[in-house]
Amino acid sequence: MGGVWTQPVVEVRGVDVVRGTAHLLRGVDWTVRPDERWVLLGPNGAGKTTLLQLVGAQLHPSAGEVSILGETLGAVDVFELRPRIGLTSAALAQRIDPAERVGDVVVSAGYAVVGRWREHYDVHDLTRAALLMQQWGVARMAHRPFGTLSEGERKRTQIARALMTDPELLLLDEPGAGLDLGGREDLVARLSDLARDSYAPAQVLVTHHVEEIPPGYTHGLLLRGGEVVSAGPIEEVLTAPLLSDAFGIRLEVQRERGRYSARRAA
Ligand SMILES: Nc1ncnc2c1ncn2[C@@H]1O[C@H](COP(=O)(O)OP(=O)(O)OP(=O)(O)O)[C@@H](O)[C@H]1O
Repeated sequence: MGGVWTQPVVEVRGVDVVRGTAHLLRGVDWTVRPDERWVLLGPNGAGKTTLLQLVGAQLHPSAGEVSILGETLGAVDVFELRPRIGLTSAALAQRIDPAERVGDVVVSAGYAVVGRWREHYDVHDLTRAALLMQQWGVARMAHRPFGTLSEGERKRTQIARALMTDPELLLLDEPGAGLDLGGREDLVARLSDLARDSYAPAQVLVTHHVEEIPPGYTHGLLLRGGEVVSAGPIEEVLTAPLLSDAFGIRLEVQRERGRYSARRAA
């Protein structure tokens, strides 16, 4: 797996993020390589979104160093870096105009920031957008306003948009949130295909639920109170003792055909 880029995609060294007296992240070390697919897990308030924002070049560390795609935060123009990173999150989704057509939501990513409007797109971009909408099951609704889509369709549209710029790093903040069972299973299957695609970018997915981890994800990072509980190959990290530690509750964990489930230990 992996493309021409063999250096780490992300390097986080000794990072703190501090707001007032609160440590959102403390002493975080983390390396992501191009062929890796990471799941970030942890309870509410653990710092998952903060860590994702750091590696999405949306936030600077208070201390320590963050390198993304070979560039160090603080020494690079983030506006040049951001198009190389695909990001989906509820916060970004809220910034999409509900009246904008799905096809435009996807293709406009190629023309930079959210909401930037353009009358004409290149044929190459339109072809790529059509292909991505096909892959993510939203081609049928290309002409519909984004606001009329179901939550699952919106999530898939956002992922197609995030992939539009052919990013080297894809960051997915809780893509399964708010989906019904069918929607979740459909998304997990599509994300699993993407995880196993050797031409796909490095991927980082934030979730609260081990059931949402797509088969093919290779690594896990557990956060609790802004600190890393464990990070490494997924089968070494998603164990009952480590998950229990991260969530502060005694858990049983099962893995069957690449899917995880967890519940309170008897
Ligand atoms: N500006 C701020 N000042 C103080 N505390 C903050 C600030 N921003 C975020 N926090 C706190 O930092 C902690 C980490 O937040 P973050 O959103 O990264 O957690 P999370 O793991 O993504 O949580 P969730 O699972 O609930 O989305 C939370 O306790 C949050 O309340």
